[in-house]
Amino acid sequence: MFRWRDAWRRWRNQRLSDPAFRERAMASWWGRRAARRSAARLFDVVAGFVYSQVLSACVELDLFERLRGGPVAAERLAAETGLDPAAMQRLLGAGVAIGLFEPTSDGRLALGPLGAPLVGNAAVLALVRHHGAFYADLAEPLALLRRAPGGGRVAAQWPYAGHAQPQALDGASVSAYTELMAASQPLVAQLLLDSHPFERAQRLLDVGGGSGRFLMAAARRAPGLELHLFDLPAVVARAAPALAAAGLADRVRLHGGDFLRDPLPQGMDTATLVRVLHDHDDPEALALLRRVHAALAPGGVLLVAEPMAGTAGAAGMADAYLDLYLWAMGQGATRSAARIGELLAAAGFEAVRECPTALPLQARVLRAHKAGLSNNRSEVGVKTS
Ligand SMILES: CC(C)=CCC/C(C)=C/CC/C(C)=C/C=C/C(C)=C/C=C/C=C(C)/C=C/C=C(C)/C=C/C=C(C)/C=C/CC(C)(C)O
Ligand SMILES: C[S@@+](CC[C@H](N)C(=O)[O-])C[C@H]1O[C@@H](n2cnc3c(N)ncnc32)[C@H](O)[C@@H]1O
Repeated sequence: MFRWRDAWRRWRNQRLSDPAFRERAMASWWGRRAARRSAARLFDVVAGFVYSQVLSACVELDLFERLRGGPVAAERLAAETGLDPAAMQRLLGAGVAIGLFEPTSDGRLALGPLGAPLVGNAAVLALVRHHGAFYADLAEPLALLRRAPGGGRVAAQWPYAGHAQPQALDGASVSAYTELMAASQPLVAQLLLDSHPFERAQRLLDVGGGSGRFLMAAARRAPGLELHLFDLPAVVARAAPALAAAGLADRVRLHGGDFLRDPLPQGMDTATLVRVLHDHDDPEALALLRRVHAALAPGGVLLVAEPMAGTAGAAGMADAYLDLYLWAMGQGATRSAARIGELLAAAGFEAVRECPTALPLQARVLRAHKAGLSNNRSEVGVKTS
């Protein structure tokens, strides 16, 4: 079958990859305009690592917090952080160029349009701080890709990946990733809670729910909801004091174990998998979905929330960043909504729908039902395929 898109791509690539065409194009005003745009986009790809490291240095020096109250002179920032004034000027100049800062009319530094949203944004700041491990693994990208997935610094941060007995992990092994997930959970919790009417549910099980941050947010949203947390024993042990501090010790029941082998609490009308499914290769992901299906009451609903491949306008997140991240971690992959839908159907779920979220880059949500009667069924949402 003749496909216009393929024909257009062939024609375009023949021209763009021809140095003589590029030279001729630069002679016309429209060609120069297209070349400038294309060069700028390509340069951002070339220099992406530099931009990330500029951001990382600014986060380490706490520059966004330091500018929260208003513009500050570069010399003062240098004195406060102990950085040489010339080095600080270099860093701030780079930050201005990528939108983190802006110079004021009197020559001081203010937050820029991309720096201002980082103020008080503990979630993104924690993820940026954690990037050292990922970028260390990516310093030699072909070495990373040529060896079997995992084996580097990212993998060391996620000890359950590739572990034969993850339920035996101790507190020290799970603390760093559990803290990171807790700090970044607000990015996702709000999106999920806004995408589905949790206040209509009665018993909610968060599978792989970390230290319970999502359940804390769900408890605030739906005061009548009974809450259950399932995670590895060492993770659940970390959840207990956090839940007690939030006044939820009596409301959240804790279940420690391996969700691929140990019994899940039965009879829930709602279950959630938040940033969990993409951690696992297909056989384990399918086994997990089957186990959640078996644990749900008839008519129960499962919500899968994570970044998904093929997200329009946000392909960089799931398809470039997170998929490579999971390779470095040693298992799992990002999947499209359609592929997750196939796994859900293979696990016995029906009526799979996407519930739109405000920031699909951060998380999309798929809702799926177990057959049977329930008052939990809602027709909100759109089909995934
Ligand atoms: C006032 C004027 C002039 C105009 C106003 C215009 C206006 C209304 C603007 C909007 C302002 C606004 C609301 C800004 C919002 C900005 C937001 C929401 C920014 C969000 C950024 C999110 C980022 C950068 C997210 C990054 C996420 C990362 C890096 C995630 C990493 C995840 C990892 C490593 C997960 C690991 C878990 C594993 C192992 C995969 O399971
Ligand atoms: C990426 S974290 C997501 C945590 C949380 N849902 C969130 O979004 O913040 C994945 C979680 O799955 C848990 N997990 C991984 N493998 C597990 C297993 N076999 N059994 C139980 N929990 C597991 C981890 O301990 C971790 O808390």
